Amino acid sequence: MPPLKTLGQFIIEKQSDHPYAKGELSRLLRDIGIAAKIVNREVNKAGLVDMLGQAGSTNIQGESQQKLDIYANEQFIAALKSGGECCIVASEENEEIVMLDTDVSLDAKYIVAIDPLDGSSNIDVNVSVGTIFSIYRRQSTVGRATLDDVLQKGLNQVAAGYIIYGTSTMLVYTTGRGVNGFTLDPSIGEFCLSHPNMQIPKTGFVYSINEGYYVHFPQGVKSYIKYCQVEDDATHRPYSSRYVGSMIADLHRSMIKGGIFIYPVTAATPGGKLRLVYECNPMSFIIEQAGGRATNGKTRILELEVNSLHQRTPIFIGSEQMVLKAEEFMAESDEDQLSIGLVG
Ligand SMILES: O=P(O)(O)OC[C@H]1O[C@](O)(COP(=O)(O)O)[C@@H](O)[C@@H]1O
Ligand SMILES: [Mg+2]
Ligand SMILES: [Mg+2]
Repeated sequence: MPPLKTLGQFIIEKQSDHPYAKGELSRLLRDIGIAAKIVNREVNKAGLVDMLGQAGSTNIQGESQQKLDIYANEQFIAALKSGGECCIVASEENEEIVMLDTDVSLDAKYIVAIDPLDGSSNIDVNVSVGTIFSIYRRQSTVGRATLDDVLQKGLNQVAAGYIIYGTSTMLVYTTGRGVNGFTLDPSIGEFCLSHPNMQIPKTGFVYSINEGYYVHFPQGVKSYIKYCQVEDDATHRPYSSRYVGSMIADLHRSMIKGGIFIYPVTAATPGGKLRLVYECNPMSFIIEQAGGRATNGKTRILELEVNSLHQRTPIFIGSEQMVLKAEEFMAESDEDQLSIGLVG
């Protein structure tokens, strides 16, 4: 058994990959690791510390906020503020950007976009939830960073990652040089390297979509689901269907086993449900870095223009060959091209 390598050791070791690194990004990743451990502690005993249920408030998306949404949001913002390497936090739970205005933060050059608690509908039923983060370097050089520094294309991310609070707690991240996964060892309170150089299989036999909304799906998606369900031994179909309802968990499974996750436009979510800045861009960066593919049915998620903080997009993400297949079905119908704003 190779000696355990902690997240902190790994980050420092990898710092030399970035010739101009001064340690700021390393410290920022460290701060995120610290907040993840604090949130993990509360998630693991949520029922004992009054962390289940609704907080009684609603976020900009019109969703009722869970107590853990609020708690996780506060913990990540506090850790980023005290760490001093981040000047702005863009969070699912805050309508506007959060300026971290401590003396040190003002000069900080990094922006963090975050979904503090992903899979909120699963908190009370003890199903895996997570945290998603995305890191950008501010573009503006004078004065305070602004919203424009946040609304950058996903291609500009310098790092992205997620924490999954599941059967074990893992932190998975990329800085654009591959993807590595770390498992929290509660006995030493450290994330330790457990999944070096993660690669998503080029294809898989599991599709993941909320089929409860089938009647509201674009024709291309309906046709792809039918394709997945056809009997064909040569291509291992019918595929199996899995849907946890936490994007994190459905994508982590795809990372390990192969598969595709789709959240398309529906009648209820004409622009898609999932948010570009703090859900789709970071997960797409990670999946692409692991050898997968992520599009809105046609265009790479990372190339999409970002016009607003809580902008939504349809997403087709996972094993490359499966996403390409789904895109074929989307390309077959103009109606679908319209739905993803590509014609008309
Ligand atoms: O219940 P639905 O409509 O299938 O939506 C599930 C999706 O919504 C989400 O819960 C949205 O994320 P939040 O929980 O962070 O709001 C995703 O994790 C998940 O994939
Ligand atoms: Mg989410
Ligand atoms: Mg959330």
